[in-house]
Order: sequence, then structure tokens, then C-alpha cells
Amino acid sequence: MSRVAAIQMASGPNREANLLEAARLLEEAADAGARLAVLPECFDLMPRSDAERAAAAETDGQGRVQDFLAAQAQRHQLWLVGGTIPLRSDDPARAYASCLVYGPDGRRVARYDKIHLFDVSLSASGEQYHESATTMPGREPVVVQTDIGCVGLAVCYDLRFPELFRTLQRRGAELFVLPSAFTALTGQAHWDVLLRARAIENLSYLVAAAQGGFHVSGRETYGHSQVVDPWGLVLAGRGSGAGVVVADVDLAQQRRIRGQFPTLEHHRLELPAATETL
Ligand SMILES: O=C(O)CNC(=O)[C@H](CS)NC(=O)CCC(=O)C(=O)O
Repeated sequence: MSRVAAIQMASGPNREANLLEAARLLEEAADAGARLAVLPECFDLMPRSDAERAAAAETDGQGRVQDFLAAQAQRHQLWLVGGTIPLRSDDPARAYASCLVYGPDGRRVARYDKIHLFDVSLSASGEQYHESATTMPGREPVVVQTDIGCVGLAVCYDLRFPELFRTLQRRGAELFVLPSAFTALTGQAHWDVLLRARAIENLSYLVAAAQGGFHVSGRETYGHSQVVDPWGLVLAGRGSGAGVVVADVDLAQQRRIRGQFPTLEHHRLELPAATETL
């Protein structure tokens, strides 16, 4: 059994303040016995403007936020999933939304760039998102072996694309992590059911760490960070506001479920090939 933590935040436009808050919550997670902690999407910065985000992008392998993540992982001896941070691409106007994973020794063990980008208008609230204007999409699904289990990485809007999760599962994932910043509107309608569906259909744990609250930018995010087990049971969760959600991952129990209820062995169709979208 290993304890895992989903960290919920309501990040603002001041990066140092966000890092202080993340450090406080990671300490709380470590004190609660967590060995893997997941930070939300954009934990380091929910900016007022696209220009602010572009200016904050770091070079792969160096920068304030990457140093922070490495130091926190080592300090608390944690597997740390660093939500997403903006990493520079060749296009100065677009950064990758990168989910970086660090081991308990502080070394980086994986990088996943968010593949599906949120280009959506919500008529009910008038909100408009055009993430691809400022974000470069990733191309490759990523799994990473940890001593908690094999972890499949996905971010926020990726939740709506079951073929990504199935690909991760086929590559060995036992546990999905999902740093997120769902809107209040779509979260209320879809978040809980999609999380449970992805966990159930892949008989996998899912650790969803969300932004949850009102942001200085004027946005409201849904929150409801939670840990779901392979049977679809919500082991722990919270509503809105900053905090830590902890639960225990039991891979022996997962193996029993996968053995007794072998849906993963009953698939008949090949996965659709990835389409070239760039
Ligand atoms: O841009 C930022 O500041 C942080 N990133 C986000 O908020 C991202 C891209 S706009 N949000 C989502 O993917 C929401 C998905 C969602 O809400 C849904 O699928 O319903």
C-alpha cells in the first residue's frame, strides 16, 4: 500500500506566492504520509494574460520552477508530479504545457506535454478558451515507472479522450495522474463521471489534482480533486479551495480486480492510429 496525495490550489498571477502555497501543501501531504504527490495544472501561475504566461516559460532543464520541483521532491522524499508548467518551444508565442515528474532523489524522471488543447466556447457562461493560440501540443503518451506503480500521465482536457488512457493502460499504467484546471461550468456537468469512467474502463487508480476556486484573472475553476480506485470508488476528495486529498493505492487489490473481472483482456479492436494534427 502506498499513500498518494492530490494537491488542490487556486493559483494566482504571483508565481512566488503560488510556489509558497505549493510548498505548504506538499509539506502537509508529506506529513500525512504521502509518497507520491500531484500538483494541479498551472500550479505555478494562473496569469492575467497570455503575454504573462509566455514570459514565464522556462527552458527545458533549467529555471526557478524546475529547481523548486526538484528540491521539494528531494526534501520530502516524494515522487512529485509537477502539474504543468510552461516550457519553451521553437515558437516564441507558444509554450508546451509540460507535466514534469521527479523522483524522491530530486531527479527528473519524465516529461509529458499536454496533447489535447482546450479550444472551446461555452455559450452558457460566455467563456472562450483558445489554448492552442498559446500552447504547443505534445505528441507522445508517457508512462513512468515508480515504486508506487506504473504511472500514466494526462492533463485536464485530455480526460475527454479515452483512447489516450487506453494507450497508457496498454503501456503498463496502473495509476493515472491528471493535473487539471477544469472550468466550473464543465466540471459540474462532466468532471466526476469522466474521472470514474476512465478509472473503471481501465481498472486503474486515478489521482486528479485540480485548480479549485476563484482566480485573480476572473476565472472560476471546479476543484473536486479526488482519488478514484480501479472499481470506480472515490476514496477521498474535496470541494473547492486549497487543500490536500490523500488515499492509499493498493496494487494487490487492483491485481485481484483485474484478475477476477478481466475486461482488459476482452478487447477485440485495435486502437485507432493517432491522427497528425500539427
Ligand atoms: O490556461 C490556463 O490558465 C490553465 N489551463 C487551463 O485552464 C486549461 C486550458 S485553457 N483548461 C482546460 O484544459 C479545461 C478543460 C475543461 O474545463 C473541460 O474539458 O471541460
